[in-house]
Formats: sequence, C-alpha cells, structure tokens
Amino acid sequence: MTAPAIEARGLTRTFGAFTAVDHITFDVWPGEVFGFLGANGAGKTTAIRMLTGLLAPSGGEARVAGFDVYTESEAIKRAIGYMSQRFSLYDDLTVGENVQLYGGIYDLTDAEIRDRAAAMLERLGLTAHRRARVRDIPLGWKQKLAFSVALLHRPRVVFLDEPTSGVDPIVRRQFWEMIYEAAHAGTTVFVTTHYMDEAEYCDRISIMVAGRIEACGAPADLKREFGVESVDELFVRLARPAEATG
Ligand SMILES: Nc1ncnc2c1ncn2[C@@H]1O[C@H](COP(=O)(O)OP(=O)(O)OP(=O)(O)O)[C@@H](O)[C@H]1O
Repeated sequence: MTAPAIEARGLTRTFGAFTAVDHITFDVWPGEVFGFLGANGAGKTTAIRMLTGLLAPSGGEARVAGFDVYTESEAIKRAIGYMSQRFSLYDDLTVGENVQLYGGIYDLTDAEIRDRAAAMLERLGLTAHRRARVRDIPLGWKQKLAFSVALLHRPRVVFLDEPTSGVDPIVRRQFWEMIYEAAHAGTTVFVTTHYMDEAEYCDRISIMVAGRIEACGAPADLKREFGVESVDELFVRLARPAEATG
C-alpha cells in the first residue's frame, strides 16, 4: 500500500497553558489536494509550522514525505515546498533574482535553475518582467510566482497557507489551475483557505475548530453526512455554532 504523504497522529502544540493544536489526526495521500480549513486562530498555521519542521510539537506524531517531524526536520524542509501567509518572496529583489535565490537554497545546479526559471517565467507570462522588482508587480502575479518558486525543486509535498488571500476571482481561478496541474504531476498539495468555493475544489478537506479537527472527508461526503448544501454551510455550523443558531 502507498504510504501517506502526510500523516499526523494526535499532533499537539501548546503555548503555555493554551492549546493551539489539540490532538489532530489525519492522513494526506500522494497527489491529493487537501484543504485545511478553520476560522482565524483555529490553529492552522501552527499545524503547518509543525508539519514543515519549523516548530517542535508538544506531543503526538507526524511524518511528512516519510520523514519524522521530531528527528528529520531538515530532510522535511528539503522534501517540501512552503508558501507562507507572508510572502516567501523578497520584495527588493527582482523576479529573476528571487528565482535564483530559491534555486540556490534548494541546491539546484546553475543549469537547473536557468532551465526551470526560463520555463516557469514563460508559463507565468513573466519573461518580459524578469528584471522587475517583486514589489512592483501585481499581487496576483506575486502569488503565482511564489507558488511556482515553492515548486522549483519539485517537492513531493507543497504547503500553501492562504495562497489566494486578497486576489480577484479570475486570479484565484488561475491559481487553482496551477494547483491542479501540480497535483496531477504527483505533488501533494496541503492548502489553507478562507474561501469556501475553493474548499469545494479540494479532494478532501478538514475543518478545524479551536485546535481540533471536527470534520474530515471529501466535500460531497461531508455535505451528505452533515445534511448541508455547501461547505460554507458546514463551516458555519461547525466553526461558528453560536452564529449558526443565533
Ligand atoms: N507563538 C505563539 N505564542 C502564543 N500563542 C500563539 C503562538 N502562535 C500562535 N498562537 C495562538 O495559537 C492560536 C492559533 O493560531 P494560528 O496562527 O495557528 O491560527 P490560524 O488558524 O492559522 O489563524 P489565521 O487564519 O488567523 O492565520 C491563536 O490563538 C494564536 O494566538
């Protein structure tokens, strides 16, 4: 049987007396697009930071791309791509310099960087803008570029923390086409979003409430299970029960 790309068992993180992530358990399979939903402060970023080897868990187990988050965090960092909520790109550097920088960080050869950068910028329609500073390009381009850069070293798993926040629906759509393309090529995509229409595009989603996973499954299965019409309705019911009833 294929091993999961991500497996979490009772993964927990406390900050003093506060439990930000409370015994979460789930598997994500290779090539899957897994949506990680939750209201602000539910614990999504904390969970991602543990899974990407950036933050030590307080308890539980997790493996990413086969590596243990406690003992093999360096191997995890090489095996994954990560597009954080705050941009991973350097605003003061040009488009081309950013690509070079990340290629270098991921130990790609000069030839690999050159070839992959050229293909990537062509695909993004950014070839003519390779000398533009990142701060001067539109937000939607930045986000697509940040995603492509996160995939430059062909990671097995990519973590996207609210990648489409603040961009218009057309760019969001284009961004999701890029997500599907990566998933079809075999990359596992772990994505957080606040947009419920995007949740419907995921193979499976989990909904986190106050550090716990309250629902996990394919959107259609969850809608049936909870007797709701949309993921939005499910989200409101689980994540904001007071609002849903009041
Ligand atoms: N380093 C820290 N020290 C103390 N509390 C923290 C720390 N990091 C996160 N928290 C708390 O943990 C909870 C979960 O935060 P987290 O950033 O993981 O939520 P989130 O679901 O990613 O929210 P958002 O969608 O707003 O990014 C919040 O209450 C936050 O204040």
